[in-house]
Amino acid sequence: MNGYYPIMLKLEGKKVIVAGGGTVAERKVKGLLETGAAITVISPESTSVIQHLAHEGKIAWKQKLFAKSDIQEAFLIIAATNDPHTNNLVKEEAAEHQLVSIADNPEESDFHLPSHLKRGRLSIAVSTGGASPILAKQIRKQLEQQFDSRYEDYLEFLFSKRQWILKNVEDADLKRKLLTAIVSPEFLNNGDWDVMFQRLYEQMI
Ligand SMILES: C[C@@]1(CC(=O)O)C2=NC(=C\c3[nH]c(c(CCC(=O)O)c3CC(=O)O)Cc3[nH]c(c(CC(=O)O)c3CCC(=O)O)/C=C3\N/C(=C\2)[C@@H](CCC(=O)O)[C@]3(C)CC(=O)O)/[C@H]1CCC(=O)O
Ligand SMILES: NC(=O)c1ccc[n+]([C@@H]2O[C@H](COP(=O)([O-])OP(=O)(O)OC[C@H]3O[C@@H](n4cnc5c(N)ncnc54)[C@H](O)[C@@H]3O)[C@@H](O)[C@H]2O)c1
Repeated sequence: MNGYYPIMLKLEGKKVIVAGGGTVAERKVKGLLETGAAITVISPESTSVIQHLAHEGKIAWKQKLFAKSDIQEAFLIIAATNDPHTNNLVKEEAAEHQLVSIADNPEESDFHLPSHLKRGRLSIAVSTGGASPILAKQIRKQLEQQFDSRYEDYLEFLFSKRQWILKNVEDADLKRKLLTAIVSPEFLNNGDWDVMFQRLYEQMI
């Protein structure tokens, strides 16, 4: 079955458990940090980065082997130990409604992590459904070239102008034309977006 449902999860304040504290767990933790989730790592040993994050209070680290009680009330769980038996146990012990990803068992996972490119408000996720994480990474790198760092500010411009247009332009046709016109290579490449918009607006009204 390959009918995955892509979704952008808001994890702020939600309990996330990562079982395992190695290089894979570290990558998953880094990806979770910006979300504002309450992250707890469960592992007898952990990387220096995980230890540092715990020391800074950005995550919690329980220095112990995984136990069923660790996942109580967790919203999302990542099993990333190097012990396949433990990883599968995490899934078995989780309740039906808890979302579990098993680092070495995509078939039994409730979700896969995509390769992720973020430019401010723009988020692009690439998934190969477990076929090839390396291909997902390569595609992400290609997209990084196409959607370069300018997009971060450009998305902020689009966001604020869209708010302005929705509030100030009543005519539905003009609204649509303005919203479409600001999404163009001419706009992106010019850079002086507010001046361009003002000119465009005056031409259209
Ligand atoms: C995209 C990314 C996101 C992230 O993890 O943040 C991600 N893996 C990344 C990298 C990566 N992973 C692996 C390598 C070494 C090469 C290789 O073996 O292929 C590299 C490359 C590298 O590290 O450079 C090994 C690997 N990965 C999985 C297995 C187990 C298996 O398939 O059975 C094994 C073998 C384990 C072993 O060694 O035994 C499984 C999964 N990895 C996934 C996601 C999910 C499917 C995503 C998809 O298919 O699209 C899934 C199903 C589960 C999950 O969600 O974790 C991230 C790139 C981030 C970026 O963009 O930089
Ligand atoms: N999903 C992915 O992207 C991906 C990529 C590469 C590897 N893997 C798989 O991920 C797993 C972890 O790889 P790694 O390189 O991070 O391993 P690692 O050896 O660096 O780390 C393993 C960690 O698991 C902890 N651990 C072991 N038994 C435990 C238990 N019972 N309870 C809690 N913690 C326990 C160890 O203390 C250690 O911190 C492997 O199974 C590997 O095949 C997945």
